[in-house]
Amino acid sequence: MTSAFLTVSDLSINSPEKALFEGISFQAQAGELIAIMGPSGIGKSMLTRAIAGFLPDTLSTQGSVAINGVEVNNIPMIQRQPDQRPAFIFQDALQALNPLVSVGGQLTLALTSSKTKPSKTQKQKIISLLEQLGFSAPEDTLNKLPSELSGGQRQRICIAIGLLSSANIMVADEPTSALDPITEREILKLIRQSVKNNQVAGLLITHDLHSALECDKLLLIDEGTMLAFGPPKEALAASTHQFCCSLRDLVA
Ligand SMILES: Nc1ncnc2c1ncn2[C@@H]1O[C@H](COP(=O)(O)OP(=O)(O)OP(=O)(O)O)[C@@H](O)[C@H]1O
Repeated sequence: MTSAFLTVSDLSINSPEKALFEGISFQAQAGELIAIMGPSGIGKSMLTRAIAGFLPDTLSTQGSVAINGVEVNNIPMIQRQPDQRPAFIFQDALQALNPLVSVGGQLTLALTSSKTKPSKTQKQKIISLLEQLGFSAPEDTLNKLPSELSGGQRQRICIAIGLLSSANIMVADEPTSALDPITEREILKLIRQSVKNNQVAGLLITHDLHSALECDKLLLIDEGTMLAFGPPKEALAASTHQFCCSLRDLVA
């Protein structure tokens, strides 16, 4: 059996007032995309932020987060080795992009980790990805500032940044929430392919059951703890909790 690339063991997150949740344990192998589902406000984003090492100061964690066997829980992202820093695709594209840097500049930085001009091959890789993400004039898009793009286009640029990054873990927090359903399906396919081809571990927060069913595993959380983890259909069947029952009704 291959060792898990990301291993979360008995993780709890607490605010001064309450425990957000406790007892979260799951693993992600390289090449696996894990869907995370749970009711709104339950703590899905905070869970991925705890894994990535950038929780708000008001929250603290206990338990273990190991990336490739190295314990990183409570080590802020900025202090981690580069291979222990996940790439993030945020829900809120406007906040995630630098308003003062061109789209091309931000994509180049994601691909090369430097601000220098990309090589011809690197530029071609960026353009080809933008085409896959539905941009009809990618060369023009590269010269634009984020403010010159629509909300959906900005979100697709955030997805491109995540896909170009060389991080070993990719976290996508409701990455397709501002997109139409057809684009959404195409983009989820791209994320799945990217996770497989680059052999990274992917975490996808989603409210869409059909997207979750297409992932390798599903982590279900509610009421401060995990309900189930495993291949999506098995995870759904494993709990009698109301949230899981409601989801099961949708697939029945
Ligand atoms: N900066 C913060 N300090 C303390 N608690 C916070 C902070 N930000 C969010 N929270 C709390 O964390 C809880 C979980 O928020 P989170 O955004 O992780 O939920 P979520 O499950 O991702 O929600 P959604 O599905 O609506 O995006 C919220 O109830 C909120 O009160």
